[in-house]
Amino acid sequence: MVSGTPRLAGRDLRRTFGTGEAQVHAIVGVDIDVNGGQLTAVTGPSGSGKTTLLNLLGGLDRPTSGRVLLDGDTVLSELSENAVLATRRQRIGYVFQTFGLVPVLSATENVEVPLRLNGVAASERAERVAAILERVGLARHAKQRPHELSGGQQQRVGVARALVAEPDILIADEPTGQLDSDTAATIMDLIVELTHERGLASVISTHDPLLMARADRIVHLLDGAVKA
Ligand SMILES: Nc1ncnc2c1ncn2[C@@H]1O[C@H](COP(=O)(O)OP(=O)(O)OP(=O)(O)O)[C@@H](O)[C@H]1O
Repeated sequence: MVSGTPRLAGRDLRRTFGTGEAQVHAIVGVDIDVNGGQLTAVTGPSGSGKTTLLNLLGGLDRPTSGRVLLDGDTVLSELSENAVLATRRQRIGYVFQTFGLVPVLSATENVEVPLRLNGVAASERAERVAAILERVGLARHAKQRPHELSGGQQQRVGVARALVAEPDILIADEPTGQLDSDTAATIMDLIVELTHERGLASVISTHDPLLMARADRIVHLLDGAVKA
């Protein structure tokens, strides 16, 4: 990768849903750069296209036109399904608003899932899961299931799961949307710290002005376009 090239970028991204009168132009020509070691916050009113944009950048959806670039040269949005899946497993961690934890699994077992998918051996899995749970402050809660944890603790499990396979890109759609404001601030601080510590190219969406102020860059969306 040429230095100065954004690790993740969108170029003239457009995403249209539906056809005819039901057509919705959710994203209408967005350019965005996300650099390693930086947290970019995507903000905007409800329906402005934040989730749609994050799904495009994270390879969870494909643009109607335009491109998603990795390292300036790999066109994520034009790779085969299998290649997208492999790239997601190796390079991208996801954090969800509703945590997305498996209720019958302990914190440890939830965090272990991506390593199992990547075929990491049991002893190495145990080591890596313990280390990341320690880093997010949950070492003492490793055996607990989601319903035995607070919302903030559940989201810490979510962050640990997103990062255990050592991705270099983090996508977090409203990661604090279900949390009270103090807990939201601590989760946001954790995401900021990990972004800087691990050199992640991180993109989060948020409605909260206090949280967006902690980001390195802010992108305001309005009606699917970047507002100057
Ligand atoms: N699968 C879909 N089919 C049809 N329309 C969709 C689909 N996904 C999103 N949309 C529409 O695209 C627009 C942008 O939606 P999106 O969820 O990206 O906005 P958002 O900014 O994330 O909103 P919120 O803050 O409420 O989560 C909305 O008008 C939405 O109804």
